[in-house]
Amino acid sequence: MTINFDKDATVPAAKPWYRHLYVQVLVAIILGVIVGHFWPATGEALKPLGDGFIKLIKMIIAPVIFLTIVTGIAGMRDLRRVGRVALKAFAYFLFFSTLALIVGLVVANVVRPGEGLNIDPSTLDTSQIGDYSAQAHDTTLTGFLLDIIPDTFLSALTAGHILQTLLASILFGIALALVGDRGTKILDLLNQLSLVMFRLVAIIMAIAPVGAFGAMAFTIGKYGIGTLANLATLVATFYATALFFVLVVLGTVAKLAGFSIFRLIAYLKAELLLVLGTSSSESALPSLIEKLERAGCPKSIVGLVVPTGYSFNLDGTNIYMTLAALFIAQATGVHLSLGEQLLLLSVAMLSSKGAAGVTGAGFITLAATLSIVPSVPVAGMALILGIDRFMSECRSLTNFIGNAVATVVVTRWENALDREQFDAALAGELPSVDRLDPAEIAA
Ligand SMILES: O=C(O)C[C@H](O)C(=O)O
Repeated sequence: MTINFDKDATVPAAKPWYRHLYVQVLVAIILGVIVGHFWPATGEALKPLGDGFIKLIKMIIAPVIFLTIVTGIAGMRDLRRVGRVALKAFAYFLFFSTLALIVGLVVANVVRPGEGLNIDPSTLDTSQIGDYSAQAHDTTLTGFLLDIIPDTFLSALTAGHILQTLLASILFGIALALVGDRGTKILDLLNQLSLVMFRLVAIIMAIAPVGAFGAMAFTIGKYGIGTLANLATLVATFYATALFFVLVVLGTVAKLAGFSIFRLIAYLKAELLLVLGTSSSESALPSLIEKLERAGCPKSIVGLVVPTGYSFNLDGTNIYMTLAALFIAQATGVHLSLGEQLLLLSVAMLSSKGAAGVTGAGFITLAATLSIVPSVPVAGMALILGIDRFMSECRSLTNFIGNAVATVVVTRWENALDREQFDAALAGELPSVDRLDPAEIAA
């Protein structure tokens, strides 16, 4: 069964401006900043609103990934194509995530945001860094690979580990495809379940403004805009580099693939605002899957590329890792030779894979990297802990855009993009999946 978008259907009547999700999320973020700034204690107390929303999203991530991948692969039935898409996606991820690490490294060497701070690491309060280092996952290749295999098939759907969910879903999808016609009933059932799940995504997204409001009020209430001033050069350098990466690097890739990054960003504006509010790219993962499908990318490709990209293609996290590591080295007066910088880069290439799209994940990954690279003092991370939430906003936004671009590019590379549907969706002319009448869903 495929979802049949009727391209000739009349465009739904325009909604009043205040009913657009992006307007609601934007207003919520502004209100959150105001509350957090003027009433910090209230702002901090609103944390459960953001946390609750993220929990709701996390609740549906595994079923959304499972259903998208299984129906995508089993519906396609061409297993060679699954392998080809995976290869293309990994080639893309490897190239662009390494490029992001290199961009961070080069910018840190040119701008030198930590120079002149002359900080003695032994004077820093490192009491909280231990918590983060302890959370850092196993960074050996074998440990990483073994970690992708779930304990049980069911735990792959309940443990909240995206790569485990992905592995179980791909295997199940392949098995269902191999069963052929005898599996049609199960495939139909999973397709129906998919519709229910995306309706659930729409229901949860309706309260996204509440989550964004609570998370923003907490961020500003707890950390205060003032904390940014102390490390203004680092923060500004990171934001400018990420902007350069998105507009110039990804913008060029998008252009080569035949689409405009600005139009894609405009299409995903509600999700981007939500990511900004919650500083978690995962908060918009289910919605990204739905929107890319609606924009003419086949489920089989969206289902494979988006969740894998959330672990292997974190452009924002990668730029941050090399930039922040060099900042710490510069601030603490450690000179890193080219060889040491290359060692840092190669460790980061591995440790950044498997980072998560939740707030603070990039900080933990940096802790893991620095604990392996002996030349940069891990204690220096205490310097940037206070501003991490603001760095996290930029990491998550860049990660999110990076994965949206990756999916459309891989789809184009496969010659699988429904161009008419893509243009219509980006122009706001297609009804959303959940608003389709059942009669429009073709068996
Ligand atoms: O959400 C993400 O993609 C990254 C995260 O916000 C982080 O803090 O590293």
